[in-house]
Amino acid sequence: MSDIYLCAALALDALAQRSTSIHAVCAAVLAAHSKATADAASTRRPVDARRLTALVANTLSFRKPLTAILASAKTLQLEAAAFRIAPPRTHASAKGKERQPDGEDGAATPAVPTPHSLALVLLHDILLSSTRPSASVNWPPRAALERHLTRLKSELARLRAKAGAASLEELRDPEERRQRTLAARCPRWVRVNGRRMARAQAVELLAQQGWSETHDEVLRKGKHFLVTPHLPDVLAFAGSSTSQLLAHPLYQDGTFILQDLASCFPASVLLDQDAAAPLICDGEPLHVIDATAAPGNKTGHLSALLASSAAHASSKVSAFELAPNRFRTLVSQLSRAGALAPTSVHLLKSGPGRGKPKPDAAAKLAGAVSPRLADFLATDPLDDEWQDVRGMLLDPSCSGSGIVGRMEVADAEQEEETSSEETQATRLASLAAFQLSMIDHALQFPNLRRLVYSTCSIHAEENERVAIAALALPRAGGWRLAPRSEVVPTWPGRGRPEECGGNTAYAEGMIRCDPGGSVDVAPGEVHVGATNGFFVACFVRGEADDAASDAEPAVAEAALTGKRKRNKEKKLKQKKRKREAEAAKDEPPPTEAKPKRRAPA
Ligand SMILES: C[S@@+](CC[C@H](N)C(=O)[O-])C[C@H]1O[C@@H](n2cnc3c(N)ncnc32)[C@H](O)[C@@H]1O
Repeated sequence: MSDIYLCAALALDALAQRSTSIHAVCAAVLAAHSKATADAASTRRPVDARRLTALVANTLSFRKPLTAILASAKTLQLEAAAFRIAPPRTHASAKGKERQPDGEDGAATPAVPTPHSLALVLLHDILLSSTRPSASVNWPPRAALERHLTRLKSELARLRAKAGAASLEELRDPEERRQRTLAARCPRWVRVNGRRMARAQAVELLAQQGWSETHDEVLRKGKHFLVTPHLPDVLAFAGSSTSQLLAHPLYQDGTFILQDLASCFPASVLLDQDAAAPLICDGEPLHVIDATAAPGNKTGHLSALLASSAAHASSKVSAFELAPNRFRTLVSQLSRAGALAPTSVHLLKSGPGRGKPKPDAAAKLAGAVSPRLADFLATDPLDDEWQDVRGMLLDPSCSGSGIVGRMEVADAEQEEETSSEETQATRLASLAAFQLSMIDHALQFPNLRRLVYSTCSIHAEENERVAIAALALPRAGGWRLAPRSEVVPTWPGRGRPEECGGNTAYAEGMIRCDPGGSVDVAPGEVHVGATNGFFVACFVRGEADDAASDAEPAVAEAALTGKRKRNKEKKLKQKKRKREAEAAKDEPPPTEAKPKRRAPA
C-alpha cells in the first residue's frame, strides 16, 4: 500500500509551495488522487484521510532531523533511481491509450512527488513510527531505505546524542511539541444533541453505566465527566475516555457530538433566552441563517437548541456552504445529527444530484435545517425568501490559528523564512477584508436582529479589529455590540480592550478563548477551562436598553445583576399572561383584530 506515501509526499511538496493548512492540502491531494486513479480504483485500497493527515503532520514536525539523517547517509544520491516514480498506471494507460494533458481526456494526469519528500515520509514511518510502513518491502523506495537501514539508524542515534534528546519526542519541532501539550490538556468535549435526547436523560444514562459526575476543574483518567457551568448541554471528559466515547451507543446514534466547548458558544449566544430581545419569543416563527456552515458543528447545535425551545415547531435554519466537498460533509453530519429538514431529503445518500434516497427517508427527517450549496455573498438579502430572517451565525474562513494540535504550516515556517512575518501580515489582512465583507453582507438582511460573528483565530486582526471595523460600516447604523450579559457572561476570557480602542465595555462583550486554556496540568490530566483558541462577538440591532453596553466593567457587572432580575420578572409576566390566556379560552373570541407583528427595523 504505497499510495499513502505518494499522497503524503505530494502534500509535502504542495505545502512547500503555498502557505495553507495541512488539512486543506491533504483533502486536495486525496481528491486529485482519487480522480486520477478512479478507473483503477477497484484494485487499489483507498487512502485513509486521517492517517494521511497524521503522517504529513508528523513528518513535518520531524522534518529537520529526518532531512539531516538523509543527507548524512547520502541515501538519495546512492539510490536516486529508486525514488524516481512513474505516474500510476490507470485503466486508460493500461489499454495503451495516449494520455491527454490534464482534464482533456476527462481525467487528471496523476502527479509524481519529489524524491526528497517521498524519502522523508517513508523514512518517518521506518525510523520513528511504532508501526511498520504499510508499503511492500519490494516497493523500490522502501527497499532502498531498508538497504541503508543500519546507517540511517546510526545517524539517528548520533543526532539524538548531539541534541541530548532522551526520547524521540524531543527531536520534534518545538512549536509542534508546545501545540501537543496544549491539545493534551483540553478535555474531550461532548455536546449532547437535543435533537436526539435531553441532556438530563443522557446524564442519567451515563450514571447508570458507572460514569460519575464531578465538579472538579481537573479531570483525571477514569469514568468521570463534568457538566460545564457555561453551557448546560456540553460535557467534559478526560482525554483517556475518547475510545470509550467513540464506541458508546450515544455517540454512534448521533446523541453525543464531539465538539469543542468554544465552538458551542456562537449558537448559544444567538439563541440566548436571557437577551434583552431574545429571538425566540412566544412560539413566533423563527428563521435563522448559518452563512458558512460546513462541516456543520454550529448548524447542528442551532438545530438542537431550537428543538428544545418554544420555536421548535416553527423554526427554520438555512445553511450556506460554498465548497462542494465540504457541502457533502455538511449534509452527512446534519443527517447523522437528525437536523435535516424533510424538504432536504433529495440531498441525502451520496450528495446533491447523486442517487435516490429511500422512499421513507423524508418521513424520518424532523430537523429544521435546509442546506444550500451556494455563495452567501451572492444571495440577495432583499429577496422575499429572506424577509423573515432574524438571526444569523457567521463563522467565516479564518487562519485557524487557534486550533491546537493541528500544525499550521504558515506558523511552523516562521522561524525559517525571513519574509514569513510579511506573509503572515498579508494573509491576515486579506482574511480580515473577506470577514468584514461577509459581515457587511449580513447587515443588509432587512429584518436581521442578532448576528453572531466567530473565528477560531487568535489574531486580533481577525477578531476584535474586524468587530470594531464592522461597527463603523455605513450599513451598521442602528447596530451595536451585545453586552457581556448576553455573551456567555460566566466565561472568564474576554476581548482585548487595547484592540477595541480602549473601550472596555466592547471588549467585555466579546469572548476570547486561549488555545489550550491557561492552566497547567499534570500529564494525563485535562482542565475544564481548556479549549481551542476562539473568538465571539454578537451584533444586535436596536436601542441599548441596558447600561452594560457602554459601561465600564464594574458598572457592567452591577447592570448584569439588575438585568437578570429584569429578565426573571419578564419571564414571570409571560407565564402570567399565558395562564390568563388559557383561562380566557372558554370566553367568546375578542372582537378586535390581533395587532400586527412589530414593523421591521
Ligand atoms: C470556519 S468554516 C465554518 C465551520 C462551521 N461553522 C462549523 O462550525 O462546522 C468556514 C466555511 O465557510 C465556507 N465559506 C467560505 N466562504 C463562503 C461563502 N462566501 N459562502 C458560503 N460559504 C462560504 C468555507 O468553505 C468553510 O466551509
